[in-house]
Amino acid sequence: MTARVLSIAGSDPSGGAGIQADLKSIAAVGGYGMAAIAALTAQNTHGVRSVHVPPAAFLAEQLDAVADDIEIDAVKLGMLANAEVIGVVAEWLARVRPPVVVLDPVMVATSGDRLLAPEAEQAMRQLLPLADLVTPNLAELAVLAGLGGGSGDAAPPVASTWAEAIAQAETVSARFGVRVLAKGGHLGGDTAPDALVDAASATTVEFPGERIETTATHGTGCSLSSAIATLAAEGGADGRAAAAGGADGDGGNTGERGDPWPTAVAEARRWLRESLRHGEALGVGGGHGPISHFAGLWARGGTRTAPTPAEVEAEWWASIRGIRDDIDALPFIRGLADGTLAREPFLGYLAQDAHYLRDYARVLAEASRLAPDAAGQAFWANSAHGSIIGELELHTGWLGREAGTETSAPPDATTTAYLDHLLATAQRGDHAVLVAALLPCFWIYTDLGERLAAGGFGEAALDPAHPYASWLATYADPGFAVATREAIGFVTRAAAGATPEHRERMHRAFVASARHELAFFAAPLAARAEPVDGESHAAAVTA
Ligand SMILES: Nc1ncnc2c1ncn2[C@@H]1O[C@H](COP(=O)(O)OP(=O)(O)OP(=O)(O)O)[C@@H](O)[C@H]1O
Ligand SMILES: Cc1ncc(COP(=O)(O)O)c(N)n1
Repeated sequence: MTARVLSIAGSDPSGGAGIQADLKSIAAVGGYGMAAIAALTAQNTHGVRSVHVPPAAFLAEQLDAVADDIEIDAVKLGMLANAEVIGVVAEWLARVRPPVVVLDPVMVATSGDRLLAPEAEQAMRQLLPLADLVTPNLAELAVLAGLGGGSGDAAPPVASTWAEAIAQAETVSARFGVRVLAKGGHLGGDTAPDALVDAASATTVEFPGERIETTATHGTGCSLSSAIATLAAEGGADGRAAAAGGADGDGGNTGERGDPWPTAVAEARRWLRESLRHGEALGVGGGHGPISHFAGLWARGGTRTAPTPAEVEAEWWASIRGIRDDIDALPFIRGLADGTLAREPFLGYLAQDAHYLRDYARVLAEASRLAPDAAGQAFWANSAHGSIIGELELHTGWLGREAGTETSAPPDATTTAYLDHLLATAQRGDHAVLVAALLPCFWIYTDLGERLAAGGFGEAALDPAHPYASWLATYADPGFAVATREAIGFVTRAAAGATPEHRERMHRAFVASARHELAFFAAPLAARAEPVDGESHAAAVTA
């Protein structure tokens, strides 16, 4: 499932924090990101210059526009700027009740600039019970711990030890019935631990971690909370189900699949830490730069596009255009089409074809053995069967009737080279590369057969009295065309799903086989022509 995640937060035009960081984070961990902008900042990696808060009523319109149309799997709350905005968001959440709500109670930026009006801190009390998880940094945690039942409660000092931070998180969790992720990013020292505290189930899950030496920490809190919201939704967290069946007293999210929250936090932290390590390499800004949200994806090939099977088909067919044109121009093909081809080279060709089909069948059987699924296994086995039948028919038909020296000739150098290519490819054991090597035999023959039968090489090929009419009919056989379409489908689907490197190896095997096809069609007359007039067809053979 792709989680549809809505961020309600502030804009950071430098792209490292706020809405911009949220959308990147949601996408980086596999979600579909949406964003309703609650406030705009003028900021960069050095700090916030000013803040503009559009009318809260307009935020309400944004939220309704999204909710009226789109099923929202998770909401992440970031910079909400003031009490009026918080009120609008609280009212909307209470009405819409998204399954997952993660609240990053943004109050003060890393740079020290205020992002929430001080008088709005009390308004956070409305939001906390509507959230499934709140992710304060140490300063924000102290503020939340000071939001008591009555007014005028003083906030405790900002925690200076990890034990104090966890104690404050327990207070907040118990008082507001919300999970708390206490973050140790601001503690100092060599470690950057986080802890997931849930008073309802009396559990605290610690996430230890070495501090990463980097200046690129702008927007870590925004990024982490968005990633957790996305992963929690994908992991099946559902605060709404918890509320509905809430009597179980564990917050409701410990279903059969286990509690998705620790899993989501652990995965989000792994992603965040990889992104933190690559932040400085982005070279963005002279202050605290952003993390590199897509570093892991880029490192693992995520920036490359994948072609569709249809695109692979068009590209591969075009890539052997020159080889196909050379085949069309061969005297053997021309003579076959107009019936002027002498019987001897034709029978010599068929004898080689019989040798070819016997081993081709063996290689097809190997493709069946290596196939990743039953459909492929059946198709290639069936093709192996068809290839053997084809060979046997040559012996009972053309070659049986015309027994002579040519028909009993051993495999020549061209046939041997083609088969060695196929047998070696089979031996390497890569199914996708192997079927790419097997494809030209299907594709080029079907294409030739259909064009011969349609008069593409002249009307003579359509004459029932054509000397090789029965042979021409074999290759124009509709059953063979169907098999060829299936083979193209198997190969191009495998190529579309392969890595670029793997696809390239498949393509090379495909082109190599196409060259062997050309040599195979050229060989009967090349061998014959030399002693007669000394003219060499070597160019065609090696083209
Ligand atoms: N240098 C670091 N090395 C490893 N992890 C870090 C580092 N700095 C922050 N983190 C992690 O980043 C996340 C955000 O933590 P932090 O305490 O900085 O929150 P924050 O102040 O809300 O973030 P922000 O920088 O967006 O304001 C936490 O998981 C924290 O452990
Ligand atoms: C719009 C917006 N939202 C949140 C933050 C907090 O992020 P940080 O503390 O890393 O500056 C920010 N700077 N800007």
